[in-house]
Amino acid sequence: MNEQAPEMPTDSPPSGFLWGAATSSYQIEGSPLADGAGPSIWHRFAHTPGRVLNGDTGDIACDHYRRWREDVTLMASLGLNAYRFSVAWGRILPEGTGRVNQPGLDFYRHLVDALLEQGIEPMLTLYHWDLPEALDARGGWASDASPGWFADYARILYRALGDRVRLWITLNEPWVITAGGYLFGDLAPGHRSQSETPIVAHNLLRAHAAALASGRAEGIERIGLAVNLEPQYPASPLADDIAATARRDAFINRWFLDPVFFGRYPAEMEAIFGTAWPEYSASELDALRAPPDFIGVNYYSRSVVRADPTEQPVGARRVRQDARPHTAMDWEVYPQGLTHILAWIQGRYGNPPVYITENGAAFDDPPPVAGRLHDRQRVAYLRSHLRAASRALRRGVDLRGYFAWSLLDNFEWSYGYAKRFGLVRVDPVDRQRLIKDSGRFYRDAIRRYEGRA
Ligand SMILES: N#[N+]C[C@@H]1[C@@H](O)[C@H](O)[C@@H](O)[C@@H]2O[C@H]12
Repeated sequence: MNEQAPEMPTDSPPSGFLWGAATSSYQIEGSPLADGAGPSIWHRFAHTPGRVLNGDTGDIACDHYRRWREDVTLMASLGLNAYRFSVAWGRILPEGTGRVNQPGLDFYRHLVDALLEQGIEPMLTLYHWDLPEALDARGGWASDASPGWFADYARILYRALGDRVRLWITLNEPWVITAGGYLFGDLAPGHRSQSETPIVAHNLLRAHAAALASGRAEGIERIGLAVNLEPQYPASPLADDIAATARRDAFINRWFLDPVFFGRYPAEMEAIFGTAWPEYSASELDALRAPPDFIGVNYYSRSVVRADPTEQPVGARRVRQDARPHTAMDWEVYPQGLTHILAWIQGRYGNPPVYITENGAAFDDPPPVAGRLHDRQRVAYLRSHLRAASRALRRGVDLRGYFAWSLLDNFEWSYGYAKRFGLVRVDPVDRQRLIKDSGRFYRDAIRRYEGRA
C-alpha cells in the first residue's frame, strides 16, 4: 500500500525511539487455566451471563498462549522494535499470593527471550485488570492488604525477568480499573459503589508506590504508570460548563497523576464524591508521592463537556460532536487531542519521559479480499495521530515511543470480540492472523521514520 507516511519534524525521531504495539494478557492469551494458572476476575466475569456481549469469553481469545512464537515472528515482520504486553498475575501466583507457579513464569520468560532474539524491546505491564479471583475473594483492590499483595507479586517478576526486561509498568489505567470495576460496574469485578470507589483508587495508588519501591530495591530503573488521558473541552463559555469541564478533567486526567507527582488529590474530588470521599492525613497523602520514571499515555479521543446534574457523580456529560468522524466505539476521531494532552503533561508534571503506550481505533473492518484487508479508516486514524505525536515532539515533549493499540484483534472486555482494534486481523473461527493495510502502513511508516525506506 503506497500510503504517504506522516511528516516528522526532523528526518528521524529521537534516537532510540520505540515503535511498538500493545496487548494485554486476558485479551489475547486464551488458555486462562493452563499449566496451573489460577482464575482471574475476568474469567469469572466473562463466564457470568449478561456481563459480556454475545457471551464471549477469553477462553481462547487470540490463542496467543499457544501461538506466541508465531506472533513474535509477526511483530518482527512489521518492523516493531518494541512490544508492550501484560502478565497474568494468576499464572504466576494462582492464589494471588504464596505458591509460585513455575510454568507461568516460564511462559513469560520464553516470550521475553524470543522478543529479545528479534531485537524487540519488551515493555512489561504488571497489572492489566486480571486480578486473581482468590484475591477478589479476600476483598480485592478494596482490601487494605492489596498494595502488599501487588508489591510481592511485582518482586517475583522483577527477580525473574529484571535481567532482561528494562521497561516496566505497574498499573494499566487505574482510572478504568476504579471507575469501570467499582463505580459504573461495566468491568470486572462489576461493583457499583460510590463509597468503595475512592478506597480502591487510594489502594491502587498505594500499590503503584509499593511496586515502585520494591522495583527500586531490586535495581529496576525504568518503572512507569500507564494512564488513560482524555482532554476535556467546555461545550460553551458558560460558567457551569467551564466548572463541569474542570471536574471531569480532575476525575479522568488528574485523579491519579496528581497524587503520584504532588502527593495530593485534585481539589475537585471531594466535591465529586461528597461524603463518600475519605479524610486523608498529610502523611497518607505524602505516601502516594511516587513519581514514575515515565508516564504511559493511553490516548483515544477527547470529550466536549456540558454541565448535567443528572450525570453523577461528576455532574457533567460528553456532548457528541456529530460533525466529526467517530470510531466503532463511538469515540470522536480527534488527533489534536493527543498533541494537547502530551503538552499538558509536559507543562504540569515537568516534562517527564513519556511513551504513548496505547493509541488506535476500532472500526467495522471490511472482510478480507484476495488476502488483503483494506481498513482505510484505521490507516487514516494512525496517520493523523502519528502526525499529532510529531507535533508534540516539535514542542519539546520528551516522547520516547509509540505503541499502537493493538497488535491483534482481541477480546475487548465487555464488548467481547465485537470491537476490533488490531493492525492484524484474527479470524474468529481458526484464529489465523492476516496483516491489515493498517499494519502495512505502520510498517512502512516505521521504515520511513527510521530512514530505512
Ligand atoms: N476500549 N478500548 C481499547 C483499549 C482496551 O482494549 C485496553 O485494554 C485498555 O488499556 C484501554 O481501553 C483501551
